[in-house]
Amino acid sequence: MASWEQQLRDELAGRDLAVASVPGKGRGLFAARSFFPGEVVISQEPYASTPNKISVGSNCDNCFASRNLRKCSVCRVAWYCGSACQREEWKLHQLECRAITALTEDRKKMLTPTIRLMVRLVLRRKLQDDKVIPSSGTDNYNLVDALESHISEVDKNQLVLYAQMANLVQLILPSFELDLKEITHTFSKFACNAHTICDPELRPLGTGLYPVLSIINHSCVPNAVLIFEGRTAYVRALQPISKNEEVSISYIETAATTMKRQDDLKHYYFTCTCPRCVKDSEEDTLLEGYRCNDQKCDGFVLPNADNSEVSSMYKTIEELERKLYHPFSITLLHTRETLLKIYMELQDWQTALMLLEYTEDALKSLTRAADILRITHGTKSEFMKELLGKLEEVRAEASFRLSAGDEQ
Ligand SMILES: C[S@@+](CC[C@H](N)C(=O)[O-])C[C@H]1O[C@@H](n2cnc3c(N)ncnc32)[C@H](O)[C@@H]1O
Repeated sequence: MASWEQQLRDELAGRDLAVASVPGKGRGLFAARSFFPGEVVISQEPYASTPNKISVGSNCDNCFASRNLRKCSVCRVAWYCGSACQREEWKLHQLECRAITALTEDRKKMLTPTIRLMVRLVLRRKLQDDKVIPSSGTDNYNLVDALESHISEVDKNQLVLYAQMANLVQLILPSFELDLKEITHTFSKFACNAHTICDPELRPLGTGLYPVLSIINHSCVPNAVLIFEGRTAYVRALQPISKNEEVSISYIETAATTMKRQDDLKHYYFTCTCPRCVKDSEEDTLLEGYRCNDQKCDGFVLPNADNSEVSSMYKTIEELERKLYHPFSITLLHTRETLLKIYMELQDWQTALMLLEYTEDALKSLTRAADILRITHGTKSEFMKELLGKLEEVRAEASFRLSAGDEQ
């Protein structure tokens, strides 16, 4: 019998696609013929998926529809939009339902979407191993096993958390002898491979693991896009993709500066070297820059480049907003906060202090906030001790100002 890799290659060849290694990127998905813009390059059902909201019933577990939902009367966790969806999910849910029903109410609360995704993945693997449900070249556990995990780069605390989550999965599925190391590893795979399932307006509905689509690498100038219909994922060409060209999608919001995009990509453990990331920052200036104050100048100023220029612009905005808004307006508050940060970055303490001119008002608000927090947090926590200390400092500052004012 052909290996799972050969089966994958054969099935992908039938869809005019191929897998190949890309230097510095691991595997990648390639077009074996040209695709035109709008054409579906590949679609896939998830190996495992779960709606984001568990127990509340926001989406059908099977098709992710949000109407006519009824909860499973036994476990009261799964939701379906009708008997057809319930039937389709039954082989998997039957096992899940049994496991959930056996849980205490407290343990049920630990069933977060990520834990549930793992439980469903374990159950699906078992059903395929036992041949209760079919598997294929593009739908089998070996594909999950082959996913990138970056386990050696994962932060120690994160690893401890994954290990605790693996223990929890074992508690939920006591009749399974789970390899906890493998489950820990798979949680790490979720972090860089699972996709957020969105509705057409890009509102997140749930999470799914699509092991073939996960072979597609990222670019900030992608030639394809990932969209969902229900929980079925479709990769559509955004522009003509030629034969032998690598298919790419964006893992992140592309309408952002290079710095922001690189930051968003950090949890995938690579530095993007796409054409947008390597060329100069002209586009970044357009996305986040301010026009120069000098009307004759066509240049832009980046918020973190020359803060003195930016501070004078924010000051103008604040003056206008003070005329337009109520003194307690949240918009005015945000502008003042930004302005304060800029003055502090410039170490212009004098002007920063002038922004905080209403010390007595601040003192009143802080005292009220502390009264509330005393009730919600008690008085013994480090946070409260620090807050009450700060309050004392502000009181001293206010009385010093008052007495200085009296003397003048
Ligand atoms: C969803 S997987 C993509 C498939 C992956 N290359 C593989 O071999 O399974 C995401 C991982 O692929 C790699 N990757 C994706 N896009 C990349 C890029 N543009 N440059 C370098 N590595 C990339 C990173 O290791 C990332 O964590």
